[in-house]
Amino acid sequence: MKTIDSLGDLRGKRVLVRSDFNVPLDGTTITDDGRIRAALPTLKRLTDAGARVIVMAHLGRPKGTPDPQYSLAPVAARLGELLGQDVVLAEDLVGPSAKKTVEALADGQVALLENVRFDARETSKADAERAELAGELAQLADAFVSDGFGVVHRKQASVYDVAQVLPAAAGDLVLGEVESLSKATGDPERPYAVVLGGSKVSDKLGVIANLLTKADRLLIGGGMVFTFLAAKGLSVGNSLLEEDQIETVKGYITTAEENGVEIVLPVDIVAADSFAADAPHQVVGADEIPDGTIGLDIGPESGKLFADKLADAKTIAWNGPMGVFEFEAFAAGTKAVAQGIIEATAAGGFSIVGGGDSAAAVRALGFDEAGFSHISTGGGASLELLEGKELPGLTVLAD
Ligand SMILES: Nc1ncnc2c1ncn2[C@@H]1O[C@H](COP(=O)(O)OP(=O)(O)O)[C@@H](O)[C@H]1O
Ligand SMILES: O=C(OP(=O)(O)O)[C@H](O)COP(=O)(O)O
Repeated sequence: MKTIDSLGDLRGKRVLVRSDFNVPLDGTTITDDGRIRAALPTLKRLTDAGARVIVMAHLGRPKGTPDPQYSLAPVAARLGELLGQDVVLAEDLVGPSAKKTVEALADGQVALLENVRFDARETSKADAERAELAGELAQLADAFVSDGFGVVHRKQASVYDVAQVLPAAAGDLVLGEVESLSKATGDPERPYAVVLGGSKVSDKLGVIANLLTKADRLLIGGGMVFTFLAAKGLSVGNSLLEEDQIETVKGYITTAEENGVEIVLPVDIVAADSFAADAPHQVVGADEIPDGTIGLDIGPESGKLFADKLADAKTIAWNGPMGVFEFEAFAAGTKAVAQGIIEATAAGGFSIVGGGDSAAAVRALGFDEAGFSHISTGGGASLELLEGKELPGLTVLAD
């Protein structure tokens, strides 16, 4: 991949950087700033080189129109604190405020553009629409640095199309992530266990087809569980369910049997009366989730089972919390898996934790990050890399 060095002398140059600042928020408070910290080395390198740095990023999944709850204002404030300089937030992406903000930048200063997903062209499936936005972004800058590893699996204007119209390079975070993850992409040491959870169920179900040809064990937790249980004919109450994926999941279960891949499902579930921190809840068998309840964590027996299935693994990839760890009552499953992975790593295994929320969970639950071999800032991105896919945001940076 092209590196920042290939961009030549950057003093006085306007450098557009794509970062992944999709951080967890409680209102306007950032509850984990790991992704902002991970962006600092590249940003400091650029400011030290005298570049005028224009950062763009997304937050959440707004619907292609400005939505104050997804403003990057909290990120601009935190980034400024971490960089030790004011970071001005433009009020738009490519409009008058962005242009004015970029014009006002001095060498070594950093500005942030407002959420790229406030513009519907960013995520458009139509190439021409994304290219149009990329053209407008390109007018703001002289070069492009792609450093949002968590979004390199997205064929979006600020990730993919803009790299085709400006001199482009991979930032240090992207290069470091690809290097660390490459240890598990080629010929992973076996047993190879993949743990999947979280709430982006439809996105992440997609990676399973490929993983069934690579992994030895697939442990399913989090919101993923219920589509699997439904595929086995069980009822899941009001839990997260991708009804249109049930047939696909039945196919995965058959393929897993054919390929000798073990799919490990929870045997018990913490079922709650509502989605709330203080919701009344009970541990039930995975085959007896009461009508009207929501499964918000895997149960204690499942935590033990999962840790057991991880104990002898030599390669482990984990993406997605096992439950709603943000609420203490539903964090035990995630703790059990994190602990199991730490022990397998200490016993000589290679472990990768990927994803904004998974990495945040490791920190929030008090685990030592050094207990894992690599903590990736990307969940979907690291999984797609591990399944052997070509990621558009990386191929576009090829030398
Ligand atoms: N059973 C569940 N029901 C609903 N949400 C869940 C469940 N288990 C986990 N989650 C949620 O999944 C979210 C993280 O999902 P995701 O974005 O896919 O992970 P990551 O950011 O690590 O890739 C967390 O906020 C967590 O609360
Ligand atoms: O949080 C992210 O991905 P992750 O949850 O897979 O780690 C990235 O910022 C990508 O966000 P998206 O999945 O809305 O494109």
